[in-house]
Amino acid sequence: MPFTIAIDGPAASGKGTIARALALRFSFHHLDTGLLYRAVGARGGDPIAAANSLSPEDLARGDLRSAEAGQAASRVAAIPEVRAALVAFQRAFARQEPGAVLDGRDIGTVICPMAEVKLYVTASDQIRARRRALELGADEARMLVELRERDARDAARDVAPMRPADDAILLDTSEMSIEAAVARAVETVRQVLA
Ligand SMILES: Nc1ncnc2c1ncn2[C@@H]1O[C@H](COP(=O)(O)OP(=O)(O)OP(=O)(O)O)[C@@H](O)[C@H]1O
Ligand SMILES: Nc1ccn([C@@H]2O[C@H](COP(=O)(O)O)[C@@H](O)[C@H]2O)c(=O)n1
Repeated sequence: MPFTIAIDGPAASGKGTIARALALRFSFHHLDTGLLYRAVGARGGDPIAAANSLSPEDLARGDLRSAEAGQAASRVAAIPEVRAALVAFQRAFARQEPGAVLDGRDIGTVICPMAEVKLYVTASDQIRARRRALELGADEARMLVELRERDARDAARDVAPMRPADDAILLDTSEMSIEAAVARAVETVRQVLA
C-alpha cells in the first residue's frame, strides 16, 4: 500500500519546502498542487475548460510563481467545477508506490483524507511575507497584503476551504530554520513508519 503525506497550510508557510525535503528523504513522489490552480488561473479564458484540459506545458510555464499568478489561482480555486476537475489527477498521483507527498490547502481534508501523515504548516503573517518578499525580490508590505487577501479567500470559500484536518499535526515554523522544520517533519513521518 502506498504511503501518503498530506501537507496543508497558508501561503508561504513553508509547505513546499518541507514537502520536497520529505519526498527526497523517503524517495516519495511529490506534487505541489498549488501549481495546478496557478496554471488554470494563468491560462485565462474559461477556468473550467482550462482545468479540464491542463497539459504538462501549462505546468511548465515560467510565470506561475509570481504574486499575480497566486491571486489568479486563488480566484479560480473557489469555483467548484475547477476543483472537481482536478481531484482525480491528484488522487491518482497520491496512489503511487512507494508513497507520495502532496502539498496544498485541502489535501488532508478532501483529496487524501486517509493520508498516513497530515501536517498543517503555519507561520506568522509577517514572517511569511518576509520570506516571500525575499524569494521574489518583492516589497514586504505588498506581500503581506497579498498573502492575507489570498488566505482570507482560501479560508472563506464554500468548497474545500483551507483548514487543518481534525487529525493534522500543526507545525508552526515562525521561529524555525528550514533545517529545523524539515527535521521535525522527518521525525514525525519516521514515527508513523516505524
Ligand atoms: N523555516 C523557514 N525559514 C526560513 N525560510 C523558509 C522556511 N521555510 C520556507 N522558507 C522560505 O520561504 C519561502 C516560501 O516557502 P515555500 O515555497 O516552501 O512555502 P509554501 O507554503 O509552499 O508557499 P505557497 O503556498 O505559496 O506555494 C521560500 O523562499 C522558502 O525557501
Ligand atoms: N490544494 C490546493 C492548492 C492550492 N490552492 C489554491 O491555489 C493557490 C495557489 O497555491 P500555492 O500553494 O501555490 O500558493 C492558493 O492560494 C489556493 O487558492 C487550493 O485551493 N487548493
